[in-house]
Amino acid sequence: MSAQSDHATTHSDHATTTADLVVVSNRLPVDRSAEDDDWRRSPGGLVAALEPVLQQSGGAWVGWPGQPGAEIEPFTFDGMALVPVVLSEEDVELYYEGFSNDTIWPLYHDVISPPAYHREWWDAYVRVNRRFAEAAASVAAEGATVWVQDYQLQLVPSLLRELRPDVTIGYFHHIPFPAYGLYAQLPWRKQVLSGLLGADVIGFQRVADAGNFARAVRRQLGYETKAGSIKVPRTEAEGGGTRTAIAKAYPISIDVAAYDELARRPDVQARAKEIRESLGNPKTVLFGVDRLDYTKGIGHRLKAYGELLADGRLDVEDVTLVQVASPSRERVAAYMQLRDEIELTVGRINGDYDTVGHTAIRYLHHSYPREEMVALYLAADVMLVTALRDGMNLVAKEYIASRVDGGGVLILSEFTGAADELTQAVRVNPHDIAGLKDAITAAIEMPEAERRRRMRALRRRVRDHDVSDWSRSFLGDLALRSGEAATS
Ligand SMILES: O=P(O)(O)OC[C@H]1O[C@H](O[C@H]2O[C@H](CO)[C@@H](O)[C@H](O)[C@H]2O)[C@H](O)[C@@H](O)[C@@H]1O
Ligand SMILES: O=c1ccn([C@@H]2O[C@H](COP(=O)(O)OP(=O)(O)O)[C@@H](O)[C@H]2O)c(=O)[nH]1
Repeated sequence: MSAQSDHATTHSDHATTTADLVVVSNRLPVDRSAEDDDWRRSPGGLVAALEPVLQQSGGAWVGWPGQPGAEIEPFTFDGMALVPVVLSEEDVELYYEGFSNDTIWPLYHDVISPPAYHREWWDAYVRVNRRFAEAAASVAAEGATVWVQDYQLQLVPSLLRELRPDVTIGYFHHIPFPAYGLYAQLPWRKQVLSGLLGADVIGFQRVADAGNFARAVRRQLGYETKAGSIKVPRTEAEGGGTRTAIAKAYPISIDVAAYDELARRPDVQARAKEIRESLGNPKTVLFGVDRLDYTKGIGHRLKAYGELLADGRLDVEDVTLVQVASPSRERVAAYMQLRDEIELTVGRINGDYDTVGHTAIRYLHHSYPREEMVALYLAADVMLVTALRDGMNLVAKEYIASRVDGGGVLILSEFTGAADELTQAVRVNPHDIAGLKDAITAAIEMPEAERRRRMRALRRRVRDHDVSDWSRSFLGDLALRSGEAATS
Protein backbone atom coordinates (compact mmCIF):
# COMPACT_ATOMS: atom_id res chain seq x y z
CA MET A 1 0.00 0.00 0.00
CA SER A 2 1.33 3.45 -0.92
CA ALA A 3 1.88 6.36 1.48
CA GLN A 4 -1.43 7.76 0.17
CA SER A 5 -3.29 4.83 1.72
CA ASP A 6 -7.07 4.77 1.59
CA HIS A 7 -7.28 2.95 4.90
CA ALA A 8 -6.35 3.96 8.41
CA THR A 9 -2.81 2.97 9.21
CA THR A 10 -2.60 4.66 12.58
CA HIS A 11 -5.48 5.43 14.85
CA SER A 12 -5.01 6.40 18.46
CA ASP A 13 -6.98 8.29 21.06
CA HIS A 14 -4.24 10.81 21.83
CA ALA A 15 -5.69 14.31 22.10
CA THR A 16 -3.83 17.09 20.32
CA THR A 17 -2.08 19.66 22.47
CA THR A 18 -1.21 22.61 20.25
CA ALA A 19 0.27 22.91 16.77
CA ASP A 20 2.27 25.53 14.86
CA LEU A 21 0.36 24.84 11.64
CA VAL A 22 -3.39 24.30 11.79
CA VAL A 23 -5.56 23.55 8.77
CA VAL A 24 -9.28 24.22 9.16
CA SER A 25 -11.73 22.80 6.63
CA ASN A 26 -15.34 21.77 6.63
CA ARG A 27 -14.45 18.09 6.36
CA LEU A 28 -11.68 16.17 8.03
CA PRO A 29 -9.62 14.25 5.48
CA VAL A 30 -11.16 10.94 6.63
CA ASP A 31 -14.54 9.19 6.52
CA ARG A 32 -15.75 6.43 8.80
CA SER A 33 -16.71 3.30 6.92
CA ALA A 34 -20.24 2.04 7.62
CA GLU A 35 -18.98 -1.56 7.18
CA ASP A 36 -16.12 -1.82 9.65
CA ASP A 37 -16.29 1.51 11.55
CA ASP A 38 -12.71 2.22 10.46
CA TRP A 39 -11.45 5.63 9.30
CA ARG A 40 -10.51 5.92 5.63
CA ARG A 41 -8.99 8.73 3.63
CA SER A 42 -11.86 10.51 1.87
CA PRO A 43 -11.97 11.34 -1.83
CA GLY A 44 -12.12 14.94 -3.11
CA GLY A 45 -9.78 17.56 -4.43
CA LEU A 46 -9.30 19.39 -1.16
CA VAL A 47 -8.11 16.31 0.68
CA ALA A 48 -5.90 15.20 -2.17
CA ALA A 49 -4.22 18.60 -2.17
CA LEU A 50 -3.74 19.18 1.55
CA GLU A 51 -2.92 15.76 2.96
CA PRO A 52 0.74 15.77 1.85
CA VAL A 53 1.25 19.27 3.28
CA LEU A 54 0.09 18.33 6.76
CA GLN A 55 1.83 14.98 6.77
CA GLN A 56 5.10 16.74 6.07
CA SER A 57 4.64 19.48 8.70
CA GLY A 58 3.13 17.37 11.51
CA GLY A 59 0.38 19.92 12.08
CA ALA A 60 -3.27 19.62 13.14
CA TRP A 61 -6.41 19.50 11.01
CA VAL A 62 -9.71 20.84 12.40
CA GLY A 63 -12.89 19.66 10.65
CA TRP A 64 -16.18 17.81 10.68
CA PRO A 65 -15.88 14.00 10.74
CA GLY A 66 -18.79 13.68 8.31
CA GLN A 67 -21.32 12.14 10.72
CA PRO A 68 -24.11 14.29 12.17
CA GLY A 69 -24.02 14.47 15.97
CA ALA A 70 -20.77 12.50 16.29
CA GLU A 71 -18.74 13.59 19.32
CA ILE A 72 -15.26 12.23 18.65
CA GLU A 73 -12.10 12.94 20.59
CA PRO A 74 -9.03 14.19 18.68
CA PHE A 75 -7.00 11.35 17.15
CA THR A 76 -4.11 10.75 14.78
CA PHE A 77 -4.36 9.32 11.27
CA ASP A 78 -1.45 8.75 8.91
CA GLY A 79 0.73 11.22 10.80
CA MET A 80 -1.87 14.00 11.11
CA ALA A 81 -3.52 15.19 14.35
CA LEU A 82 -7.24 15.38 13.61
CA VAL A 83 -9.52 17.61 15.71
CA PRO A 84 -13.21 16.83 15.09
CA VAL A 85 -15.88 19.57 15.23
CA VAL A 86 -19.40 18.40 16.11
CA LEU A 87 -22.21 19.22 13.68
CA SER A 88 -25.75 18.29 14.73
CA GLU A 89 -28.35 17.02 12.25
CA GLU A 90 -29.74 20.54 12.19
CA ASP A 91 -26.31 22.12 11.54
CA VAL A 92 -25.77 19.74 8.62
CA GLU A 93 -29.14 20.65 7.16
CA LEU A 94 -28.91 24.42 7.62
CA TYR A 95 -25.19 25.23 7.48
CA TYR A 96 -23.80 22.50 5.13
CA GLU A 97 -26.65 21.46 2.84
CA GLY A 98 -28.41 24.83 3.13
CA PHE A 99 -26.18 27.89 3.24
CA SER A 100 -22.94 26.28 1.98
CA ASN A 101 -24.34 24.09 -0.78
CA ASP A 102 -27.65 25.68 -1.71
CA THR A 103 -26.74 29.37 -1.31
CA ILE A 104 -22.99 29.96 -1.71
CA TRP A 105 -22.14 27.03 -4.04
CA PRO A 106 -24.70 27.90 -6.77
CA LEU A 107 -24.16 31.68 -6.39
CA TYR A 108 -20.38 31.35 -6.72
CA HIS A 109 -20.76 28.97 -9.70
CA ASP A 110 -22.50 31.57 -11.84
CA VAL A 111 -26.04 30.66 -10.66
CA ILE A 112 -26.09 27.50 -12.87
CA SER A 113 -28.71 26.42 -10.32
CA PRO A 114 -30.68 29.18 -8.54
CA PRO A 115 -29.29 30.01 -5.08
CA ALA A 116 -31.75 30.01 -2.17
CA TYR A 117 -31.52 32.77 0.46
CA HIS A 118 -32.83 31.89 3.93
CA ARG A 119 -32.08 33.86 7.09
CA GLU A 120 -32.26 30.67 9.17
CA TRP A 121 -29.46 29.15 7.03
CA TRP A 122 -27.34 32.27 7.46
CA ASP A 123 -27.80 32.16 11.26
CA ALA A 124 -26.62 28.54 11.27
CA TYR A 125 -23.63 29.47 9.06
CA VAL A 126 -22.56 32.15 11.56
CA ARG A 127 -23.03 29.79 14.51
CA VAL A 128 -21.07 26.93 12.93
CA ASN A 129 -18.28 29.19 11.63
CA ARG A 130 -17.87 30.43 15.22
CA ARG A 131 -17.54 26.83 16.41
CA PHE A 132 -14.78 26.13 13.87
CA ALA A 133 -13.00 29.37 14.86
CA GLU A 134 -13.13 28.36 18.53
CA ALA A 135 -11.76 24.88 17.78
CA ALA A 136 -8.92 26.39 15.74
CA ALA A 137 -8.19 28.93 18.49
CA SER A 138 -7.94 26.15 21.07
CA VAL A 139 -5.47 24.05 19.07
CA ALA A 140 -3.21 26.80 17.65
CA ALA A 141 0.07 27.35 19.47
CA GLU A 142 1.16 30.91 20.37
CA GLY A 143 2.01 32.73 17.11
CA ALA A 144 0.85 29.74 15.00
CA THR A 145 -0.18 29.81 11.36
CA VAL A 146 -3.80 28.87 10.72
CA TRP A 147 -4.85 28.01 7.18
CA VAL A 148 -8.62 28.10 6.64
CA GLN A 149 -10.05 26.30 3.60
CA ASP A 150 -12.98 27.15 1.43
CA TYR A 151 -16.40 28.64 1.11
CA GLN A 152 -18.04 26.80 4.02
CA LEU A 153 -15.81 28.80 6.42
CA GLN A 154 -15.66 32.33 5.04
CA LEU A 155 -16.35 33.93 8.45
CA VAL A 156 -13.67 31.95 10.31
CA PRO A 157 -10.78 34.36 9.50
CA SER A 158 -12.37 37.39 11.22
CA LEU A 159 -13.85 35.33 14.08
CA LEU A 160 -10.47 33.72 14.72
CA ARG A 161 -8.66 37.07 14.57
CA GLU A 162 -10.93 38.33 17.37
CA LEU A 163 -10.17 35.28 19.50
CA ARG A 164 -6.46 34.99 18.67
CA PRO A 165 -4.85 38.21 17.44
CA ASP A 166 -1.42 36.53 17.79
CA VAL A 167 -1.92 33.99 14.97
CA THR A 168 -1.27 34.51 11.27
CA ILE A 169 -4.31 33.60 9.22
CA GLY A 170 -4.49 32.36 5.65
CA TYR A 171 -7.64 31.52 3.72
CA PHE A 172 -7.80 29.61 0.44
CA HIS A 173 -10.93 29.74 -1.69
CA HIS A 174 -11.19 26.53 -3.76
CA ILE A 175 -14.21 27.52 -5.81
CA PRO A 176 -14.70 30.53 -8.11
CA PHE A 177 -15.35 33.98 -6.68
CA PRO A 178 -18.15 35.38 -8.85
CA ALA A 179 -18.34 38.60 -10.83
CA TYR A 180 -19.60 41.55 -8.80
CA GLY A 181 -23.02 41.61 -10.51
CA LEU A 182 -23.72 38.12 -9.16
CA TYR A 183 -22.00 38.49 -5.80
CA ALA A 184 -24.09 41.58 -5.09
CA GLN A 185 -27.19 39.33 -4.83
CA LEU A 186 -26.01 37.92 -1.52
CA PRO A 187 -28.04 39.48 1.32
CA TRP A 188 -25.02 39.08 3.66
CA ARG A 189 -22.44 40.30 1.14
CA LYS A 190 -20.76 42.78 3.51
CA GLN A 191 -20.49 40.31 6.38
CA VAL A 192 -18.91 37.64 4.15
CA LEU A 193 -16.32 40.08 2.77
CA SER A 194 -15.46 41.26 6.29
CA GLY A 195 -15.18 37.62 7.38
CA LEU A 196 -12.66 36.85 4.64
CA LEU A 197 -10.70 40.03 5.30
CA GLY A 198 -9.84 38.70 8.76
CA ALA A 199 -7.15 36.73 6.88
CA ASP A 200 -3.66 38.08 6.14
CA VAL A 201 -3.55 36.28 2.79
CA ILE A 202 -6.68 35.37 0.82
CA GLY A 203 -5.86 32.91 -1.95
CA PHE A 204 -7.88 32.18 -5.08
CA GLN A 205 -7.56 29.69 -7.94
CA ARG A 206 -7.48 32.26 -10.76
CA VAL A 207 -6.33 35.84 -11.20
CA ALA A 208 -9.92 36.63 -12.24
CA ASP A 209 -11.28 35.35 -8.89
CA ALA A 210 -8.89 37.58 -6.92
CA GLY A 211 -9.95 40.51 -9.13
CA ASN A 212 -13.65 39.82 -8.56
CA PHE A 213 -13.04 39.72 -4.82
CA ALA A 214 -11.09 43.01 -4.78
CA ARG A 215 -13.85 44.68 -6.80
CA ALA A 216 -16.52 43.46 -4.36
CA VAL A 217 -14.44 44.82 -1.46
CA ARG A 218 -14.13 48.23 -3.14
CA ARG A 219 -17.78 48.41 -4.08
CA GLN A 220 -19.25 47.08 -0.84
CA LEU A 221 -16.81 48.20 1.84
CA GLY A 222 -15.08 51.12 0.13
CA TYR A 223 -11.60 49.90 1.12
CA GLU A 224 -8.60 50.87 -0.96
CA THR A 225 -7.25 47.99 -3.09
CA LYS A 226 -4.12 48.11 -5.22
CA ALA A 227 -2.58 45.20 -7.14
CA GLY A 228 -3.93 42.64 -4.69
CA SER A 229 -3.11 44.64 -1.54
CA ILE A 230 -6.14 45.66 0.50
CA LYS A 231 -6.03 48.25 3.28
CA VAL A 232 -8.22 46.87 6.06
CA PRO A 233 -9.14 49.11 9.00
CA ARG A 234 -7.97 47.75 12.35
CA THR A 235 -10.41 47.69 15.25
CA GLU A 236 -9.63 49.78 18.34
CA ALA A 237 -8.71 46.58 20.19
CA GLU A 238 -6.14 45.93 17.45
CA GLY A 239 -4.68 49.43 17.94
CA GLY A 240 -6.49 51.29 15.12
CA GLY A 241 -5.02 52.36 11.77
CA THR A 242 -4.97 49.88 8.90
CA ARG A 243 -3.31 46.58 8.08
CA THR A 244 -2.66 45.03 4.68
CA ALA A 245 -4.39 41.88 3.46
CA ILE A 246 -3.22 40.21 0.26
CA ALA A 247 -5.70 38.80 -2.30
CA LYS A 248 -3.87 36.77 -4.91
CA ALA A 249 -4.09 33.72 -7.20
CA TYR A 250 -2.42 30.45 -6.13
CA PRO A 251 -3.63 27.77 -8.58
CA ILE A 252 -3.89 24.49 -6.72
CA SER A 253 -2.35 21.31 -8.08
CA ILE A 254 -1.76 17.63 -7.33
CA ASP A 255 0.94 15.38 -5.94
CA VAL A 256 2.43 14.67 -9.38
CA ALA A 257 5.05 12.16 -8.17
CA ALA A 258 2.37 10.02 -6.48
CA TYR A 259 0.37 9.78 -9.72
CA ASP A 260 3.49 9.13 -11.75
CA GLU A 261 4.53 6.34 -9.42
CA LEU A 262 1.10 4.70 -9.45
CA ALA A 263 0.82 4.92 -13.22
CA ARG A 264 4.14 3.08 -13.62
CA ARG A 265 3.11 0.21 -11.33
CA PRO A 266 2.67 -3.05 -13.28
CA ASP A 267 -0.51 -3.98 -11.36
CA VAL A 268 -2.10 -0.61 -12.18
CA GLN A 269 -1.14 -0.96 -15.85
CA ALA A 270 -2.54 -4.50 -15.88
CA ARG A 271 -5.75 -3.19 -14.37
CA ALA A 272 -5.98 -0.54 -17.14
CA LYS A 273 -5.71 -3.31 -19.71
CA GLU A 274 -8.33 -5.35 -17.88
CA ILE A 275 -10.71 -2.36 -17.89
CA ARG A 276 -10.41 -2.04 -21.67
CA GLU A 277 -10.95 -5.78 -22.09
CA SER A 278 -14.04 -5.68 -19.90
CA LEU A 279 -15.45 -3.01 -22.22
CA GLY A 280 -14.95 -5.32 -25.22
CA ASN A 281 -11.68 -3.68 -26.32
CA PRO A 282 -13.26 -0.75 -28.20
CA LYS A 283 -11.02 1.30 -30.49
CA THR A 284 -11.66 4.38 -28.33
CA VAL A 285 -12.48 4.76 -24.64
CA LEU A 286 -13.86 8.15 -23.63
CA PHE A 287 -13.79 8.90 -19.92
CA GLY A 288 -15.48 11.33 -17.55
CA VAL A 289 -15.19 11.32 -13.75
CA ASP A 290 -16.91 13.90 -11.61
CA ARG A 291 -18.83 14.34 -8.40
CA LEU A 292 -22.46 14.16 -9.50
CA ASP A 293 -22.72 17.97 -9.47
CA TYR A 294 -24.59 20.35 -11.80
CA THR A 295 -21.42 22.42 -12.19
CA LYS A 296 -19.61 19.57 -13.97
CA GLY A 297 -21.55 19.71 -17.27
CA ILE A 298 -22.24 15.95 -17.33
CA GLY A 299 -25.56 16.51 -19.10
CA HIS A 300 -23.91 18.62 -21.83
CA ARG A 301 -21.30 15.89 -22.35
CA LEU A 302 -24.00 13.20 -22.65
CA LYS A 303 -25.99 15.33 -25.09
CA ALA A 304 -22.98 15.78 -27.37
CA TYR A 305 -22.10 12.08 -27.19
CA GLY A 306 -25.70 10.94 -27.75
CA GLU A 307 -25.98 13.19 -30.81
CA LEU A 308 -22.70 11.86 -32.24
CA LEU A 309 -24.14 8.33 -31.99
CA ALA A 310 -27.46 9.48 -33.49
CA ASP A 311 -25.67 11.25 -36.37
CA GLY A 312 -23.64 8.12 -37.10
CA ARG A 313 -20.40 10.05 -36.52
CA LEU A 314 -19.60 7.58 -33.74
CA ASP A 315 -20.41 3.88 -33.65
CA VAL A 316 -21.00 1.98 -30.44
CA GLU A 317 -18.97 -0.92 -31.84
CA ASP A 318 -15.91 1.36 -31.82
CA VAL A 319 -16.42 3.76 -28.91
CA THR A 320 -17.47 3.50 -25.25
CA LEU A 321 -17.92 6.33 -22.78
CA VAL A 322 -17.08 5.43 -19.18
CA GLN A 323 -18.77 7.93 -16.88
CA VAL A 324 -18.03 7.79 -13.15
CA ALA A 325 -20.46 10.03 -11.27
CA SER A 326 -19.48 9.87 -7.62
CA PRO A 327 -22.26 10.45 -5.09
CA SER A 328 -22.30 13.98 -3.64
CA ARG A 329 -24.59 16.11 -1.41
CA GLU A 330 -27.37 13.63 -1.92
CA ARG A 331 -29.91 15.33 0.35
CA VAL A 332 -29.81 18.65 -1.52
CA ALA A 333 -32.80 18.83 -3.90
CA ALA A 334 -30.81 20.15 -6.90
CA TYR A 335 -28.48 17.14 -6.64
CA MET A 336 -31.35 14.64 -6.39
CA GLN A 337 -32.93 16.16 -9.47
CA LEU A 338 -29.61 16.09 -11.34
CA ARG A 339 -29.18 12.40 -10.58
CA ASP A 340 -32.61 11.63 -11.97
CA GLU A 341 -31.90 13.63 -15.13
CA ILE A 342 -28.49 12.09 -15.75
CA GLU A 343 -29.64 8.54 -15.13
CA LEU A 344 -32.65 9.01 -17.40
CA THR A 345 -30.38 10.30 -20.17
CA VAL A 346 -27.86 7.47 -19.72
CA GLY A 347 -30.68 4.91 -19.78
CA ARG A 348 -32.11 6.39 -22.97
CA ILE A 349 -28.78 6.52 -24.80
CA ASN A 350 -27.90 2.97 -23.77
CA GLY A 351 -31.38 1.75 -24.65
CA ASP A 352 -31.10 3.30 -28.11
CA TYR A 353 -27.52 2.37 -29.03
CA ASP A 354 -26.29 -0.61 -26.97
CA THR A 355 -25.71 -3.88 -28.76
CA VAL A 356 -25.50 -7.23 -27.02
CA GLY A 357 -21.70 -7.02 -27.04
CA HIS A 358 -21.11 -3.26 -26.63
CA THR A 359 -22.41 -0.53 -24.40
CA ALA A 360 -22.56 3.16 -25.32
CA ILE A 361 -22.07 4.36 -21.75
CA ARG A 362 -20.69 2.44 -18.80
CA TYR A 363 -22.22 4.53 -16.02
CA LEU A 364 -20.87 4.08 -12.48
CA HIS A 365 -22.45 5.85 -9.50
CA HIS A 366 -19.53 5.08 -7.19
CA SER A 367 -16.45 6.62 -5.68
CA TYR A 368 -13.15 4.91 -6.48
CA PRO A 369 -9.80 4.82 -4.69
CA ARG A 370 -6.79 6.46 -6.28
CA GLU A 371 -5.30 3.23 -7.75
CA GLU A 372 -8.49 2.56 -9.70
CA MET A 373 -8.69 6.21 -10.81
CA VAL A 374 -5.19 5.97 -12.27
CA ALA A 375 -6.02 2.68 -14.03
CA LEU A 376 -9.08 4.38 -15.53
CA TYR A 377 -6.98 7.37 -16.64
CA LEU A 378 -4.53 4.99 -18.32
CA ALA A 379 -7.36 3.13 -20.03
CA ALA A 380 -8.90 6.32 -21.44
CA ASP A 381 -7.96 7.58 -24.91
CA VAL A 382 -9.90 10.81 -24.43
CA MET A 383 -10.63 12.50 -21.09
CA LEU A 384 -13.74 14.70 -20.98
CA VAL A 385 -13.77 17.65 -18.56
CA THR A 386 -16.77 19.75 -19.57
CA ALA A 387 -17.55 21.72 -16.39
CA LEU A 388 -19.79 24.76 -16.76
CA ARG A 389 -17.80 26.38 -13.97
CA ASP A 390 -15.13 24.81 -11.74
CA GLY A 391 -12.68 26.34 -9.27
CA MET A 392 -9.78 24.26 -10.62
CA ASN A 393 -10.65 20.65 -11.59
CA LEU A 394 -7.94 18.37 -10.31
CA VAL A 395 -9.15 15.47 -12.45
CA ALA A 396 -7.71 17.23 -15.51
CA LYS A 397 -4.28 17.46 -13.85
CA GLU A 398 -4.44 13.88 -12.55
CA TYR A 399 -5.15 12.57 -16.05
CA ILE A 400 -2.09 14.33 -17.39
CA ALA A 401 0.15 13.21 -14.52
CA SER A 402 -1.00 9.61 -15.02
CA ARG A 403 -0.19 9.50 -18.74
CA VAL A 404 3.37 8.33 -18.27
CA ASP A 405 3.03 6.71 -21.72
CA GLY A 406 2.71 10.19 -23.29
CA GLY A 407 -0.66 9.21 -24.80
CA GLY A 408 -4.23 10.42 -24.34
CA VAL A 409 -6.08 13.60 -25.24
CA LEU A 410 -7.62 16.02 -22.73
CA ILE A 411 -10.78 17.88 -23.68
CA LEU A 412 -11.06 20.76 -21.22
CA SER A 413 -13.77 23.32 -20.60
CA GLU A 414 -12.58 26.90 -20.71
CA PHE A 415 -14.69 27.52 -17.58
CA THR A 416 -12.39 25.55 -15.29
CA GLY A 417 -9.53 27.12 -13.35
CA ALA A 418 -7.31 24.46 -14.93
CA ALA A 419 -7.92 25.95 -18.40
CA ASP A 420 -5.83 29.02 -17.45
CA GLU A 421 -2.79 26.75 -17.16
CA LEU A 422 -3.45 23.77 -19.45
CA THR A 423 -3.38 25.66 -22.71
CA GLN A 424 -2.40 22.61 -24.81
CA ALA A 425 -5.64 20.79 -24.02
CA VAL A 426 -8.46 20.73 -26.59
CA ARG A 427 -10.45 23.66 -25.22
CA VAL A 428 -14.24 23.64 -25.35
CA ASN A 429 -17.21 25.80 -24.46
CA PRO A 430 -19.53 23.06 -23.13
CA HIS A 431 -22.61 25.18 -23.86
CA ASP A 432 -21.77 24.93 -27.57
CA ILE A 433 -22.93 21.37 -28.24
CA ALA A 434 -21.90 21.48 -31.92
CA GLY A 435 -18.42 22.66 -30.90
CA LEU A 436 -18.22 19.96 -28.22
CA LYS A 437 -19.16 17.26 -30.77
CA ASP A 438 -16.46 18.50 -33.14
CA ALA A 439 -13.92 18.54 -30.31
CA ILE A 440 -14.75 14.92 -29.39
CA THR A 441 -14.33 13.69 -32.96
CA ALA A 442 -11.19 15.79 -33.42
CA ALA A 443 -9.73 14.26 -30.24
CA ILE A 444 -10.56 10.72 -31.39
CA GLU A 445 -9.03 11.33 -34.82
CA MET A 446 -6.08 13.43 -33.68
CA PRO A 447 -2.81 12.34 -35.36
CA GLU A 448 -0.49 10.62 -32.92
CA ALA A 449 2.29 13.18 -33.36
CA GLU A 450 -0.02 16.02 -32.34
CA ARG A 451 -1.45 14.03 -29.42
CA ARG A 452 2.03 13.36 -28.10
CA ARG A 453 3.19 16.94 -28.62
CA ARG A 454 0.24 18.31 -26.68
CA MET A 455 0.57 15.77 -23.88
CA ARG A 456 4.31 16.48 -23.58
CA ALA A 457 3.61 20.19 -23.04
CA LEU A 458 0.77 19.47 -20.59
CA ARG A 459 2.95 17.09 -18.58
CA ARG A 460 5.72 19.67 -18.40
CA ARG A 461 3.29 22.26 -17.03
CA VAL A 462 1.81 19.94 -14.40
CA ARG A 463 5.25 18.67 -13.34
CA ASP A 464 6.54 22.22 -12.92
CA HIS A 465 3.60 23.30 -10.73
CA ASP A 466 2.66 20.56 -8.34
CA VAL A 467 0.84 20.72 -5.03
CA SER A 468 3.99 21.32 -3.02
CA ASP A 469 4.64 24.48 -5.09
CA TRP A 470 1.09 25.59 -4.31
CA SER A 471 1.38 25.17 -0.55
CA ARG A 472 4.97 26.47 -0.46
CA SER A 473 3.99 29.59 -2.33
CA PHE A 474 0.89 30.26 -0.20
CA LEU A 475 2.61 29.54 3.11
CA GLY A 476 5.65 31.56 1.96
CA ASP A 477 3.50 34.65 1.38
CA LEU A 478 1.78 34.04 4.70
CA ALA A 479 5.13 33.91 6.50
CA LEU A 480 6.07 37.22 4.85
CA ARG A 481 2.83 38.82 6.12
CA SER A 482 3.50 37.46 9.58
CA GLY A 483 7.02 38.97 9.52
CA GLU A 484 5.70 42.34 8.34
CA ALA A 485 2.96 42.36 10.99
CA ALA A 486 5.59 41.69 13.66
CA THR A 487 7.68 44.68 12.55
CA SER A 488 4.82 47.16 11.82
O1 LIG B 1 -17.21 18.12 0.85
P1 LIG B 1 -18.20 17.90 -0.26
O2 LIG B 1 -19.41 18.76 -0.12
O3 LIG B 1 -18.54 16.44 -0.44
O4 LIG B 1 -17.50 18.33 -1.65
C1 LIG B 1 -16.17 17.93 -2.04
C2 LIG B 1 -15.24 19.10 -2.26
O5 LIG B 1 -15.62 19.75 -3.47
C3 LIG B 1 -15.11 21.05 -3.80
O6 LIG B 1 -13.86 21.05 -4.51
C4 LIG B 1 -13.19 22.23 -4.96
O7 LIG B 1 -11.83 22.17 -4.65
C5 LIG B 1 -10.98 21.52 -5.60
C6 LIG B 1 -9.55 21.59 -5.08
O8 LIG B 1 -9.15 22.93 -4.95
C7 LIG B 1 -11.11 22.21 -6.95
O9 LIG B 1 -10.27 21.56 -7.91
C8 LIG B 1 -12.56 22.12 -7.40
O10 LIG B 1 -12.72 22.84 -8.63
C9 LIG B 1 -13.48 22.74 -6.36
O11 LIG B 1 -14.84 22.49 -6.73
C10 LIG B 1 -15.11 21.93 -2.57
O12 LIG B 1 -14.55 23.18 -2.83
C11 LIG B 1 -14.52 21.28 -1.34
O13 LIG B 1 -14.63 22.16 -0.21
C12 LIG B 1 -15.32 20.04 -1.05
O14 LIG B 1 -14.80 19.37 0.08
O1 LIG C 1 -14.46 8.14 -7.64
C1 LIG C 1 -13.75 9.13 -7.46
C2 LIG C 1 -14.00 10.38 -8.04
C3 LIG C 1 -13.14 11.43 -7.77
N1 LIG C 1 -12.07 11.26 -6.97
C4 LIG C 1 -11.14 12.37 -6.71
O2 LIG C 1 -11.85 13.55 -6.35
C5 LIG C 1 -11.12 14.68 -6.75
C6 LIG C 1 -12.03 15.62 -7.51
O3 LIG C 1 -11.42 16.88 -7.54
P1 LIG C 1 -11.83 18.00 -8.58
O4 LIG C 1 -10.98 19.17 -8.30
O5 LIG C 1 -11.74 17.47 -9.97
O6 LIG C 1 -13.36 18.32 -8.27
P2 LIG C 1 -14.19 18.50 -6.90
O7 LIG C 1 -14.92 17.21 -6.71
O8 LIG C 1 -13.22 18.78 -5.81
O9 LIG C 1 -15.13 19.61 -7.20
C7 LIG C 1 -9.94 14.20 -7.59
O10 LIG C 1 -8.78 14.18 -6.78
C8 LIG C 1 -10.37 12.77 -7.95
O11 LIG C 1 -9.30 11.89 -8.17
C9 LIG C 1 -11.81 10.04 -6.40
O12 LIG C 1 -10.82 9.88 -5.68
N2 LIG C 1 -12.66 8.99 -6.65
